[in-house]
Amino acid sequence: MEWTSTTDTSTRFTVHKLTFTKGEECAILLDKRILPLLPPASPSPPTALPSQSHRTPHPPPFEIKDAGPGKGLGMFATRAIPAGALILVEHPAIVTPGHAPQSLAPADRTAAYRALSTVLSEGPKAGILGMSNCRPVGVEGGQGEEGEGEGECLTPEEGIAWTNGTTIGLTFPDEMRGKEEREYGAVFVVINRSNHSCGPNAAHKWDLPTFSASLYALRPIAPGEEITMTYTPPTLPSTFRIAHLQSHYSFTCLCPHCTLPPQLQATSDASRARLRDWHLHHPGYAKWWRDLARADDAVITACLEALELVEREGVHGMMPLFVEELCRCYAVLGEEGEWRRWAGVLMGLCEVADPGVVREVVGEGMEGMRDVRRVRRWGWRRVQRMQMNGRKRRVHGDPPDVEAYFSPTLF
Ligand SMILES: C[S@@+](CC[C@H](N)C(=O)[O-])C[C@H]1O[C@@H](n2cnc3c(N)ncnc32)[C@H](O)[C@@H]1O
Repeated sequence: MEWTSTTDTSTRFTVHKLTFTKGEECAILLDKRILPLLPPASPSPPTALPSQSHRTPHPPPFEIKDAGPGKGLGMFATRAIPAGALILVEHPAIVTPGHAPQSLAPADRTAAYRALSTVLSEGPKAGILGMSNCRPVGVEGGQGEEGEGEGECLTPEEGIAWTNGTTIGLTFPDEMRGKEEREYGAVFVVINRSNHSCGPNAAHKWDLPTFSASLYALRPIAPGEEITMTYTPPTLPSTFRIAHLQSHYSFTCLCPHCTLPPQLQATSDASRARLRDWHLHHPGYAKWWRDLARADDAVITACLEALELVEREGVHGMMPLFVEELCRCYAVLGEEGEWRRWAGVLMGLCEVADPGVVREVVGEGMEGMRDVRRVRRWGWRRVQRMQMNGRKRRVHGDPPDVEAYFSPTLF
C-alpha cells in the first residue's frame, strides 16, 4: 500500500490517500499528530487471521440487494455460512474523526469533508457517494453558520461518514488523551450495507496493521437470510436502543427484539440486563477454579444458563465469553469429552473474532486437541479432590496453600 500526502484542509487536519495493493483507495481525514503513527506503507501480514486465508471467500457468500420498505439496500447470504466463518475482508473507503471537525469553522469543515471524495479516483468516489446518508445536508460551501439544524451536515460526505462510520482503532500520540479525540470511524462500501438488528448474526473486527476489517458470522446464517450487525449495544433496554437508533440513524427499529408485546419486551429487557451484569451476579472461573468449597459445577451451571439466554435473545456476540469459561472449567475438572466439545465450539466461533483466546485455551498449535494433558491446569480440581480424600498426592508444581482447599469466603 502507498501513502500519498494530499490536502491540508486546516491547520489541524489533513486528508491523505492510501492506495492498497489491489488498487483499492482510502481517503483519510486525520489530525496531523497521528500521521507519523499510521501503519507503514509496506504491506504486512494480517494479525487478525493467522490460521486462515485472510481474503474474502470466493465466490463471496453474500449479495447486496433491496432489503425491503424503508431499509434501503442490505446484505444477504447466498449460501450457508457457519458460525464464526469469515464473510468478507475489506479496506475502508474513507476514515474520519468522530467529533473534532464539528468544532471547525464551517468553511474548514466543508473543505475537510469535500477533500475526502475529491482525492479519490472516479470509481471509489462514486462508490462512497452512493452510500446511504440519513442526515439532512445543509448549506454547503462553508456558508452554513445559520443554516445548521439538528444533526445537519454541511456536505454529503459528512452525512455518509455519520451514517456508516464504524469505530476503528488507530495509534495515538500521548498528548491525544481525550476519548473524543481518539474516536475515528471508517466507512466500508460493502460491510456498511449490512443493516441493523438487535439480534445480529454478524460482526466485524478491525485490524490496524492491514488497515482492513473482517466481517464474520456470529451464528450459522442460512442461505437467503439477511446479514445484520448491531449499531447499538444490544444488551441495553429496548427503549434506549430504539431512541439511539432513531437519533443516530433516523430509523425506527422494527426487528423482532424491539417489537414484542409489552410483557415479553419486559422479559427480554430483563434477560439482556442479566447478561450485561453477568460478572456481577455469577461466579466466574477466575474466582472458582481453586476454591474447592464451591461446587464443581457452579460456574458451568451459570454459563449454560447464560448461553440459553444468549440463544433466546439472539445476542450471539456474547457466546465466546461463556464458551471460554466452560472450556476452562472442564479443563480443571479433567472432563475430556465436554472439554473437547466446547473447545471445538470456541475454535469455530473465534477463528476470526479472537484467535488469541483459542491459543490460550487450546494451546499453541492446538496441541491440547492432540493431548489434553497439555492443556493448562488440566484435571487440577479432580486431583485435589482425590488428594483430599487421601488417594493421591498433590500435583507437582501446584501451591500447597490452604486457600486451595477452602473457600476464602469461609474465613
Ligand atoms: C449503514 S446504512 C445500512 C445500509 C443501507 N440500508 C443502505 O442502503 O446502504 C444505515 C441506514 O440503513 C437503514 N437501516 C439500517 N438498519 C435498518 C433497520 N433495521 N430498519 C430500518 N432501516 C435500517 C437506515 O436508513 C440507516 O440509516
